[in-house]
Amino acid sequence: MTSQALCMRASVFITAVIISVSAERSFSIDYSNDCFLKDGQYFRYISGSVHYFRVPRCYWKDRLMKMYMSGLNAIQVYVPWNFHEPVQGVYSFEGDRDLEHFLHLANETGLLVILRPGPYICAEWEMGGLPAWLLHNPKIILRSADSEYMQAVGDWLAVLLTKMHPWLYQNGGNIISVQVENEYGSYFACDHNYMRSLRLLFRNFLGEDVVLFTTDGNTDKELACGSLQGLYTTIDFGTDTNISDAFLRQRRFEPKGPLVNSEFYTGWLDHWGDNHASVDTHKVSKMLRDMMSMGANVNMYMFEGGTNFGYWNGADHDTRFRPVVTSYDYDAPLSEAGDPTDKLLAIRDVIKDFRDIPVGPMPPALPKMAYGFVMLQKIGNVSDLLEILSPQGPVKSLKPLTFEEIKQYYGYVLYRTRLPRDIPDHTPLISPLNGIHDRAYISVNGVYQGVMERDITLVINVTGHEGDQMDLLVENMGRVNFGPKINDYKGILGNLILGNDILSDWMIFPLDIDGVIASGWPQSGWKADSREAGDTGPSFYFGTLKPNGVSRDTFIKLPGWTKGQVFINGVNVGRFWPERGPQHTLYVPASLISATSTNNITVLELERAACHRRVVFTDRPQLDNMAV
Ligand SMILES: CCCCNC(=S)N1C[C@H](O)[C@@H](O)[C@@H](O)[C@H]1CO
Repeated sequence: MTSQALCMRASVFITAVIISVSAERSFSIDYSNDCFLKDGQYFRYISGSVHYFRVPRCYWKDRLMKMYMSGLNAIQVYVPWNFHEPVQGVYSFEGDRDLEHFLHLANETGLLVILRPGPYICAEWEMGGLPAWLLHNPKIILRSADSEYMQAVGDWLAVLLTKMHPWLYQNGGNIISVQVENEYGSYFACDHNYMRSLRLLFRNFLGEDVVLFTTDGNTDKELACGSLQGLYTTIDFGTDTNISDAFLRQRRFEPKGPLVNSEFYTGWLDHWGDNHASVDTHKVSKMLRDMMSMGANVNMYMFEGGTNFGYWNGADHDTRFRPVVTSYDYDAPLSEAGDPTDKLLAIRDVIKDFRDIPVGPMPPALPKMAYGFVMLQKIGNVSDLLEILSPQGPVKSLKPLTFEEIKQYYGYVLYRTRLPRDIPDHTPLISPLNGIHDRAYISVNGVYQGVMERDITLVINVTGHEGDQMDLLVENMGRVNFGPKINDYKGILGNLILGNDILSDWMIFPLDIDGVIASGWPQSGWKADSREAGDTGPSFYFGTLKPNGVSRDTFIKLPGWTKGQVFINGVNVGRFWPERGPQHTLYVPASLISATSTNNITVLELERAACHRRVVFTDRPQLDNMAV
């Protein structure tokens, strides 16, 4: 055979290989047949939302396996910007933030990924995923073409999307589509230039052949403001919706292409003070069957909810500020602790009528341990521990400064001033601008006076003498994550008035509670507060859970306590508020419990401690109105 013939044959072979390889990896929209194509073949996804940032890394594989065994072929994942860029220009993708490891686990489990990088994600997450340092400029217009906002967005997406590019399905990864923004049509700005700028950024970093889409609620206005040419329009709705009407609405924006419900609500979120939200299993399974019978692509929001550890919960603000609870159980098919529920089994029974589901048993619920009671002892009042909690000392200011102004974004700040005159009678302390964001715990000379609360308690009566020290410990309960008030400044906004005086000459103490406790305090140098000081006002309590040779998932319950924060072996597991409910236990994953060493339990109680000073580790969760 001549060399030319050999070359021809080789080039034909190489071309065939290239075509076959490139033909093997493609994901696109087939507008002629109203469907997705994966590798040129018809593809319909049945997906579930899971948030890696709400599940400990050691449990990612467990949750993904259960989702795969439920019959899903894809998962939907948000990426919270503030979780990965806590300080502007400083990025974190390790440990519980290792997004690429999560994608790898999904890939090895056989799950495709629908990525939702925002930059805004909503999700009942602090400020909808936007970093609070954006608020340095009070004039910034979030989620708009505002130049300062877009500069920060561009810097962030350059880091994130560059990491995601190799993970696209056509590049050998498992990401089949990427959402731009999140329900933008629900936001007042309706700034199409913003969405055009995002489209350009996503195309620059991800290329021309990735499927980019938007998701909006089921109204014409939302879809009109949230959709954009070049981004496939999808819709979201729950069990209280007429499916045909909803998909007809989607068709008005996408006359051809696949039907997609990007958020089919399997449950719902809980605010402090609500009853635990739940959605009927039969309604969910029947509506899922109806949508699948129509050939629709469905993502179930949530399939695994998880937990708002630390200070990460968001808030809603309709008629008033409504912070979301620590549990993101969501009444989802997998419980907060990853336990398969009857809802999951019902969903699997539907899916198996439309696709082959994996053979084999559903991985069972992980074992739980009731470790029993732990006695706590008082360490001291927050006001008396400032040398430890605020080592760099206070910021001094004539007027109160916000958390953002002193560059502390989460948790608690202590505001201290002195009474300008004798006030023998109860005198009103007022926040005229409803400026307590969000709760203030007030003491005068160490005597607890009570609480002021955003939108609820704007006035409190205090007494004291001229020169007495007045402390307000102010709590950030989580920034608004939905609607026009996401630029949610925290701390004391504006001045406070006591009687006829504007209070001034403030000392403002940033508190590094998490850093101090994570460093081992109070165990090192720990001593009980032997004074007969009352059990009221912001105080720390400490106790130890003796190891019993077993490390298991558990739930801590604080009956008789009021409101505060729990730290287990230095890790902030979240907020408790049994006085308000509906959540009465906090999920403690086994990874936080030592089987062999003494476990340190630190409780920050903000109002009134339980007289018995006991907490209890139980083997089941308690969310009011939840069958346990
Ligand atoms: C009470 C208002 C809730 C607004 N959020 C809505 S509609 N949702 C849509 C939003 O896209 C998603 O991130 C979640 O926030 C979900 C509720 O779980």
